[in-house]
Amino acid sequence: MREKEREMGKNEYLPLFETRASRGRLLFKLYVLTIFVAICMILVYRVSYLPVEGAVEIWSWIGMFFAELWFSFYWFITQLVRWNPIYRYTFKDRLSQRYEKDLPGVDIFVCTADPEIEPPTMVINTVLSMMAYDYPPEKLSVYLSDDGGSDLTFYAMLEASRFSKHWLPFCKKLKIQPRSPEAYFRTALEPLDDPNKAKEWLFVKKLYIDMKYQIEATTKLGKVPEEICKEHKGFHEWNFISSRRDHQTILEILIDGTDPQAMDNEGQPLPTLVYLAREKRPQYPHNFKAGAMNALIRVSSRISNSPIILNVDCDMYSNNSYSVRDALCFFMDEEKGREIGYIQYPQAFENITKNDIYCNSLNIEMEVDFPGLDGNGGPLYIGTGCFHRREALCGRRYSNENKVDWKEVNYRKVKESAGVLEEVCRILASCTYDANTEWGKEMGLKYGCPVEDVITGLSVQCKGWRSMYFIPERKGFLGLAPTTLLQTLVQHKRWSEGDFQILITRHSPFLFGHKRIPLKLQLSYCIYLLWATSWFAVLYYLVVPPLCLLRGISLFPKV
Ligand SMILES: O=c1ccn([C@@H]2O[C@H](COP(=O)(O)OP(=O)(O)O[C@H]3O[C@H](CO)[C@@H](O)[C@H](O)[C@H]3O)[C@@H](O)[C@H]2O)c(=O)[nH]1
Ligand SMILES: [Mn+2]
Repeated sequence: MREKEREMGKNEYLPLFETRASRGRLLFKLYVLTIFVAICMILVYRVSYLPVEGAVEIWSWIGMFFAELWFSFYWFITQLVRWNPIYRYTFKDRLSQRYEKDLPGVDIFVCTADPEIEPPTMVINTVLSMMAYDYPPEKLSVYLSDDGGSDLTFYAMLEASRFSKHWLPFCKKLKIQPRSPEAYFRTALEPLDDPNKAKEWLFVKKLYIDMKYQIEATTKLGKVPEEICKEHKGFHEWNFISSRRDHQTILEILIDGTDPQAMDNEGQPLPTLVYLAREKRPQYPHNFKAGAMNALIRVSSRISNSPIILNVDCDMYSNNSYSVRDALCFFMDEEKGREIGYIQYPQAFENITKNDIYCNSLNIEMEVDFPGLDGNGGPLYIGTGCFHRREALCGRRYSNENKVDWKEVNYRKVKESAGVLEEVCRILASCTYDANTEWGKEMGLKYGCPVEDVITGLSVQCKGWRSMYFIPERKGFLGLAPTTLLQTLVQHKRWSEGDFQILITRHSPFLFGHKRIPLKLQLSYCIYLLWATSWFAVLYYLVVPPLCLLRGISLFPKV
């Protein structure tokens, strides 16, 4: 109401995004109420019909009671999360009208770790889809962190940097979606209406297929041929490398966006493109993805230092070229934007099998739980498809005093040439740089937790920042989910372990978050943090009732 009045009265504040509560909640709440009554009745039944004789009978009955008590508690947490979901909508046209000239720089971090599990062709498809965002290219910088330290990945990146000169103008001219060449050409049909267009289409497609073939052949070979190595000085670095766990920093600015000669084949500027394999030594902990991300934060702070950072896994390409603009509608909103620390997008997958037997699609989490978490105070940070405010990720506390002047933050302080920058940045990515500093503790992503993302997001929220969840109409990012039982188990073991670790350490939402985030958000976190602890109740319920059935002991009411 107040907002409406202001809008009409002064006609100056039109928000860049709006929030709507989900409709039809009354029905849902009534439904929850009926389940609540049923649960109470089960518990009453357990207490009032406790068997009087037979130790096995009594103890199995008591076990059932505790398992059901646990399930009831978990059910309560789940309903709390789902009680008031909210949805966000953006106004990109208003963003362009007001800020087109002052749009801030955006740094995009892509992480990869193993050229065998994460093939170079997949990695560069993700990178290309990020470079092709519908956004002023001179304001985009894409960084690839290669923890695999692989010359195959480096070679693929070099090829991608060349191909991007054709790919980017092609995407923009034909306004295509998605902008991962592999995903696009897999389904797209040649445009038949205009022969010129068709010619270009076929040309770019052939370029892509040739590049893909070359990269795949090299990957199969396992090493980059001599004659290709001569093409770029970067390959020399691999002359000194014996193992992927023991090597110096390799940093190459493949495209320097500030260089006036870095142009696509239509004379438009290109985004900056950086390859980084941080230094690794066996005697120093590398801290997995968190270590990689922190090295990227430091290196990018010297090269582009954009106030907004997007982080994706290398198996998650951009499926929607407007995601950056959508995210900025939140950060740049004059009224509510200042307090936003990060914007999380849903994780969606393109390789879900028909029956999804291992339940990897995460649909319930992404479509039901996360809008609810947003309503309760802010979604978790889940490692990919997330836009961060650099200062929040670097550990700064929220303060409403200093307003951001987007013109000011756009000013690039660095004027060094690419060569000088590469030298300086090598030190920032060295394996000793973090030691005895706040990196991994108060700054950047936190070390020592298998789910570095969740614990980092919680810490950002505890420092006063708000997080928001945004489901765009067209999916923002598409990735690969585990496909085998083994992969699924490994992933779930890591998630459960990491989440449980957060619960019982001093970083738990109840200790760390006490008085810093709302109580309902602290409780909402438990929907995931308590995942592992359900094992007892679940196992009990699976094993004991069938055994009792065999012995003729009845645990349920007779009908
Ligand atoms: O030492 C490492 C290990 C992993 N990664 C990268 O981290 C990402 C995620 O690793 P992955 O093994 O694929 O884990 P998932 O279980 O698929 O990842 C989910 O869960 C992780 C932990 O919560 C999050 O970090 C991820 O973003 C999220 O997609 C990938 O891009 C890896 O290349 C590194 O950069 N360095
Ligand atoms: Mn993954």
